[in-house]
This record gives sequence, structure tokens and C-alpha cells, in this order.
Amino acid sequence: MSAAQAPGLAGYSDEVREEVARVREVVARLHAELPRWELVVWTAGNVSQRLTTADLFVIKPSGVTYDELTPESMVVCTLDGELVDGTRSPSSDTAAHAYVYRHMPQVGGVVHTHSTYATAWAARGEAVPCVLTMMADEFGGDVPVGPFALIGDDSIGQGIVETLSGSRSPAVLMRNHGPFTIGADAKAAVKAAVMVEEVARTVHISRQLGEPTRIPQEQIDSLYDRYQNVYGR
Ligand SMILES: O=C(CO)[C@@H](O)[C@H](O)COP(=O)(O)O
Repeated sequence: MSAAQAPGLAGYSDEVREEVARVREVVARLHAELPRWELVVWTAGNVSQRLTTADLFVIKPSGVTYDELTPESMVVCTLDGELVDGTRSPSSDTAAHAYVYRHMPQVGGVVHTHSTYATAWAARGEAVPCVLTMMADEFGGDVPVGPFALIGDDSIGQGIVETLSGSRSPAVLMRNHGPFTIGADAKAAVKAAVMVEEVARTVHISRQLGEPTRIPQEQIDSLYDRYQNVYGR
């Protein structure tokens, strides 16, 4: 469906349309975090957030550079990935974001980047081992690898859900592709995208001079519990 054929938001309540406007602001602003934290080149990354008042989500328009993104340019889609409102086609990864929302109801935000170090681990198909307290805090263990999958249908989304449903990690390294992250909202998913690149870089550097030591699982669990339930409260 082209943007011109999109049905628009006229059939939705004022409450839904008001939330769409708010989420467009949030998602547009969070896209600026991707180049800020050096997680993307050109247009190679996207952020989305699910609505709470309707089965819809807001995502980046495909192929638009971050300096051109505005709240009004953000695209609204159904949880089946169908275009509802927007002036451009939605992100190439819309099907993956939509699949995650349909199968992980607790997820409110999804991010995809090709950040360098996390993508290098994805190219090797190697999980980032939990050798840092920051990893235990944020990921509750290793950062897992998901299967290779072609873009454009449910394959990537299926790989993300299969991998993360059994993990505490909010990040998955899709083999030969790059990281996808999830969170309660888009800001949490962007944080996970920043943190997975940071730990991928640190562990890569550490391994240049030897094999870092994995933290024992009992300590990982303790660190994760503290960070998730005490830190910042
Ligand atoms: O991985 C891919 C393409 O292989 C995508 O993530 C693009 O890199 C970003 O696409 P848009 O969000 O601009 O459509």
C-alpha cells in the first residue's frame, strides 16, 4: 500500500489520535539518539513505539536521514505492519517490529541498528559472553545470537521472538545482520541499543589481549536483580 492509499486516522478516537501525536514526538526525538551515540551510518537504523490506546505503532519512514526526521514524518502502522497514516512508506524493518509487538505483549519499543561492534559479533554468529558487571546489570547474562533471516517478511521477527522469549536480554544479535533491541518503551529499547554496542566494543577490546573471565551465574543473577529492582529507585 502506498502512503497515498493509507486510510488515515479519521476512524480512530480523539484519544488515539492524541496518543499518536505524542508517540510521534517521542519516536522522532529518539531517532536523534542513534547518530548521537554513533550507532548508525546514513539511514541504517530505526526506532518504533507501540500505542497503549490502540493496536498501532509508530515507526520511522524508510530511507529518510535522521536530520530530516520530524514528528509529522513518522509513520503509523497496525500490528500487522499495514500502513495507516504517513506520507512515506514505513521502515524496511516494519514487519520485524510488528511481529515482535504481536508476540511479545510486554514490549512497547523496538530498535534496530547496524552498530559496528555488535554487528561484528553478529557477523561471527557469536554471543557476547557475560564478562562485565554492566552486562549482568543490563542483559542478565550473555547477549544472544538469533538466526540469519532475510528482510521483508516475518522471518526476522520470528528469530527475535524465538531468541529473546527465553532470555533476560533486551538485545539479540541477528546473525550476519545486526542488533535488535526491545524495551517497555522506545527509550528503554534505545538504551539497550546503546548498551549492547558499548559491551560489544569493550569485550572485543578485552579479547585482543586474552580471554576475559565469565562472571559466575550466581553473581550475574545478583547483579541483575539489584540493577533491575534497586538501581535508580
Ligand atoms: O537492515 C536494513 C536493510 O538491510 C534496514 O535496517 C535499513 O538499514 C534501514 O532501513 P529503513 O528503516 O530506512 O527502511
